[in-house]
Amino acid sequence: SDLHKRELLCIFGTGDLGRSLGQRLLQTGYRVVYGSRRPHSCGPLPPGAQVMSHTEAAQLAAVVIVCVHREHYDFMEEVAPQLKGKVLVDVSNNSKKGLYPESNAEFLQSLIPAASVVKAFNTVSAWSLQNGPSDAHRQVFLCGDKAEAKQAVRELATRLGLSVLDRGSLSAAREVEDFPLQLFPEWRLPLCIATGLTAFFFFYLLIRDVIYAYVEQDKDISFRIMVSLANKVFPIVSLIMLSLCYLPGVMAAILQLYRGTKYRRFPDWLDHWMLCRKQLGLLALGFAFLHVLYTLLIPIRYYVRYKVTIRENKTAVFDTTSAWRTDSYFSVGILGFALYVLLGITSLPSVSNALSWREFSFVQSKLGHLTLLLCTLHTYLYGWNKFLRPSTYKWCTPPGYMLCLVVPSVVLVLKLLMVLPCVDRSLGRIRQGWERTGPEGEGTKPLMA
Ligand SMILES: NC(=O)C1=CN([C@@H]2O[C@H](COP(=O)(O)OP(=O)(O)OC[C@H]3O[C@@H](n4cnc5c(N)ncnc54)[C@H](OP(=O)(O)O)[C@@H]3O)[C@@H](O)[C@H]2O)C=CC1
Ligand SMILES: [Fe+3]
Repeated sequence: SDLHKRELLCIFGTGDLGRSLGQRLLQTGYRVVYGSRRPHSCGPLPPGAQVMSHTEAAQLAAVVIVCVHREHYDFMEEVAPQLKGKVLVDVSNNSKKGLYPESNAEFLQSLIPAASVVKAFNTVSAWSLQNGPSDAHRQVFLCGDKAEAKQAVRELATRLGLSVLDRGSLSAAREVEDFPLQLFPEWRLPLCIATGLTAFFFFYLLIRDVIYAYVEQDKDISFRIMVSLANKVFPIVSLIMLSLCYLPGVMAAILQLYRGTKYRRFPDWLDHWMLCRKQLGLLALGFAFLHVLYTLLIPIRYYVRYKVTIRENKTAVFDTTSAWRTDSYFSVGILGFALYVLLGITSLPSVSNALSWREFSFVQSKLGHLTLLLCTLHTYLYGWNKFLRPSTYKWCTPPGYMLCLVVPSVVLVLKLLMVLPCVDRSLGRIRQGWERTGPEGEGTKPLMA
C-alpha cells in the first residue's frame, strides 16, 4: 500500500480547485504534478508539487484530473496524443442548468475518445477541501463507462475520506453536474412538510377558534391569532414532525419482518424519507423551541393579566387533581424538550462524529422514542378529560391537538409491538443476516449476490 500511496497524479489547471485538491492529495501521500499553460508563473502551489506543461505532465501519470472550466476544454485536443489510454477525471460544474446540449464529461470524452473519462468530485468544493470536509460535502458521485477507470477514481476518492456513490455510465453525468446547483436539497422535503402542516393547522384552528366564536357567540377574539393560535400550531407541527422522524424506522422494520430478509432494497420513497430524518427532527426542534418561548410569554400577556385580575375578586376552590394534572403536564413537557435538545445536539456532525455507532444509535433511537413518548404524553395531559366531552368538538371537528396525536400514537404503538420479545428476536435475526426461506423465499435473494 506504500507503493500505492506514492502514486503520481496529474492535475490540469492551477486554479482554486486544482490547488486545494492537489494539497489534499499530497497530504494523503500521493505525488502531484500540475499541467499548466504557464508553468513558470502560475502562482503559489502546494509545497511538494511539481509543475510543467500540459503535455509533459500528462505523460507522467495514468490519471489526469482536469480542473479547468469547460469553456477552455479546447486546449485538451493538443494534448490528445499524451492522453491516450489514460483516465481523465472531469470535475466541472455548470453555473446554470441546460447551458450546453451535452454534459461537460461527455463533451470531454468526445474531444479525447482515446481516454476514459470519469465524472467525479464536482460536489466537493475548494473551500471544503481546505477546511476539512463538512458533512454535506463528503459525498462524491461517480459515473463513467469504463469499469477500471471508475475503480481507480473510486479508490482515490475513498483515500481522500470521501464517500462514493456510483451513478452508472457517463450518460448520467448531466444529472450529476446539476446536483451542486440545488440549494439545501435534503431540506426541501422537510421544509415542504413543515410549511404544509403549519398552513393547514393555522387555518383549521382559525376556523375552530376565531371564526367559530364570531359566528356562534358573536365574539371577536381575533387578537388570539398572534399568540394563542401560534402557540397551538407550533407544538402541533413539532410533534407531528418528530413522529415523522420515527415512522419510517418502524415501517422499515415491518417491511423487513414481512419480507423475512434485510437484503432487499426499500422503496425509493422510504429511502428518501429515511435520509431526511435529521432535517425533519431539527425543524421539529425549532418548532418546539418556539412553543417553549411562547409559553414563557403567557404570564405577561395583557389578556391573561386581565383575566387574573377579574378572577382575584372571586374565591376559588383548590382542586388537587387539577394541580397534579397541570404540574405533570409541565414537567413532562420540560423533560421532553430537554431530550429533544439533546437529540438535536447529537445530530450535529461535530458531536455525532465523536460518538461510536452504538452510542449514536442509542441516543437517536432509544432517547428519540422516549422523547416522542414524553411529548405525546404532554399532549394527552393537555387534553386530559376533554377527549370525551362533546362540547370540545366544535362544529363536529376535533381540536388540533387531538388530530396531531394520531401519528405519534400510531408510531408509539407500532414501536411497542416491535420491542415485544418475539418480534424483537425475529427482527434481530434478520438484521444479522438471517433470511426466511420457503416457498416465498424465491424473490428474496441477497442484493449483493
Ligand atoms: N472551485 C471549486 O470549489 C470547484 C470547482 N469545480 C470545477 O473545477 C473547474 C475549475 O474550477 P476553479 O479551480 O474554481 O477555476 P479557476 O478559474 O480558479 O481555475 C481554472 C484554471 O484553469 C486553467 N485555465 C484557465 N483558462 C484556461 C485556458 N484557456 N486553457 C487552459 N487552461 C485554462 C488555469 O490554470 P493554468 O493557468 O495553470 O493553466 C486556471 O487556474 C471548473 O470546471 C469548476 O466547475 C468543481 C467543484 C468545485
Ligand atoms: Fe406544550
